[in-house]
Amino acid sequence: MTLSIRKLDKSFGGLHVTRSVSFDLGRGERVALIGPNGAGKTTLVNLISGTLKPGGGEVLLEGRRLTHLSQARRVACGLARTFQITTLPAHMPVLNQVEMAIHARLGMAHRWWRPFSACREVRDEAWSILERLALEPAAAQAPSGLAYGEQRLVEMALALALRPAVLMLDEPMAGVPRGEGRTVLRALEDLPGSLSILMIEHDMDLVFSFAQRIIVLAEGRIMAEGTPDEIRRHPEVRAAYLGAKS
Ligand SMILES: Nc1ncnc2c1ncn2[C@@H]1O[C@H](COP(=O)(O)OP(=O)(O)OP(=O)(O)O)[C@@H](O)[C@H]1O
Repeated sequence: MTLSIRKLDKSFGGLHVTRSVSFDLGRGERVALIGPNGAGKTTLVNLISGTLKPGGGEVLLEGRRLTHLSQARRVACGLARTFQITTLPAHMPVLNQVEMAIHARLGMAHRWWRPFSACREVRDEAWSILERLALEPAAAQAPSGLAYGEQRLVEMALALALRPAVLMLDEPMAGVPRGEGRTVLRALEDLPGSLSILMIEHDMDLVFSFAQRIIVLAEGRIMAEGTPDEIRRHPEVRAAYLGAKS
């Protein structure tokens, strides 16, 4: 397994938000994490990425224990994420932001050691990431001038620049207007096949078309786990969450 979550637990004061959550994510697997508001989805991703410290449990990547590592060290190990809310520097051109992320991955030494060839390599890599996400027309623009759907794609570009083994996407469709949804979906479908993806999303059309496996979280616990068909038919999930959407 690429990513293994073992009995993760988290409380905020008296509020028990994550209750002994365990699951695995295989190489190249697409998994969606769904559940009602307040179910603990973002908290779980924060525990996996290292934004929050768990009360108990373990996070392993390729068998390596990450639980004690900082968020930055986890990124260096291959665990990247995007956020629910756009957090991009508003005024720096998109191409430069992607280049900066690549430099960060390579480390500053790379920059000083071979400044010219390294910069060309970095620029080429940045362009290839923008091409993959059909963002070349936005390369010279700052995120503040882009449509919201494109801003979400820039966040994905920055995450891809870190060459992760696992990418966690926190609501990639949040705030994206209907007309731009297809662009984001196409970009998600075009992500490298070897990349393992854990996606939190409320848009059930996206979840059921994108995910190979769905994990349903309710009150901090895994209520159900299965293929999209299994989840669609699951009586408790239908009653508690999917309702008429199924
Ligand atoms: N830092 C915090 N301090 C105290 N309570 C928190 C904190 N972060 C989250 N919570 C609480 O934990 C619970 C789970 O929140 P979380 O954001 O993980 O849910 P979610 O499933 O991601 O919800 P949504 O779908 O609305 O984003 C909520 O009751 C929330 O108020």
